[in-house]
Amino acid sequence: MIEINQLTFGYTKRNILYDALDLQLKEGNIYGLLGENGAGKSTLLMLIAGLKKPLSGSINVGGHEADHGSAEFLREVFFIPEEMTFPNITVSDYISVLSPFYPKFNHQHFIEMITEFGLSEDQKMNNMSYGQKKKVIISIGLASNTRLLLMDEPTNGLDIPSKSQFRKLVAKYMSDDRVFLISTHQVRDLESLIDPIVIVDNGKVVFNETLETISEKLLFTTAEKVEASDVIYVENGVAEDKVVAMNHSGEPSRINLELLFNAVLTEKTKMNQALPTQQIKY
Ligand SMILES: Nc1ncnc2c1ncn2[C@@H]1O[C@H](COP(=O)(O)OP(=O)(O)OP(=O)(O)O)[C@@H](O)[C@H]1O
Repeated sequence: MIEINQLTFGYTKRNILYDALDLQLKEGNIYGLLGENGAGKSTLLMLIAGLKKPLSGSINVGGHEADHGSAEFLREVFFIPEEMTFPNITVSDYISVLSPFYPKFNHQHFIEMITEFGLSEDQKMNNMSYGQKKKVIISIGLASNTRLLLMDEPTNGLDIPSKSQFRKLVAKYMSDDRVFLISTHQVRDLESLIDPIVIVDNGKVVFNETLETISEKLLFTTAEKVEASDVIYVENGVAEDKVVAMNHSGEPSRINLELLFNAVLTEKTKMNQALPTQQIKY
């Protein structure tokens, strides 16, 4: 549904951030977009949202090119940025202005969500805290029913109970015809929600795999529980050494996303061997 082909982009032509990047995202999935600081996660979300123009290559969302800005494209894409500015009006007035752009916007779902987050439509947007504004924009994004919902670090600024409400609402409003792409450093906030996992590094997608495959092919355990020859990546801990190892049994293993992320970026060749279906491109 989202096809990125040979995408090349840099903020300047001399400093290329993405070089011939390919990525496909399919409906019914909540993709987790991971990468180190400066890897280009926010930029990729902005490119897919049509807010930046590629130097070359294409980004196609449901048959519409992202950088053409057609009405058909815009009504199917909602982008929740990390930083937001709002007019000094009530939530209700803001919805009146915004919702006509999203024909499938569900007002009842929106009210349910902000109520769950402890907010009301009568509150002025500018009198809200950062976390409260975030809750409003997340609720708008989910209620918009766009086929593509892009979220940049959505759990930043949310308190602990709100993070679990966020997970619950995202799972509730995901559907077979929607794609959610969520960039995050807070992998623990999104554990058991994001699947597949996409990792960007050095201008490429270096990992794009489902949790099912990861847990079948890899073991996330401690050093003493596996043969040394099966170890792919070791992280020295205070009490014990955590490892990513080959999973020969095929029995699903509980995934540690932080360990996976570090293993992908540190042990490229071994990770490639362990996940042969995975095309890690360098
Ligand atoms: N407006 C801009 N002009 C020039 N360079 C930029 C601009 N915005 C971002 N960059 C650069 O592009 C690169 C990617 O930035 P981006 O914000 O997309 O990364 P990120 O993966 O989202 O980072 P973080 O995890 O720190 O939020 C960085 O090297 C950054 O310095």
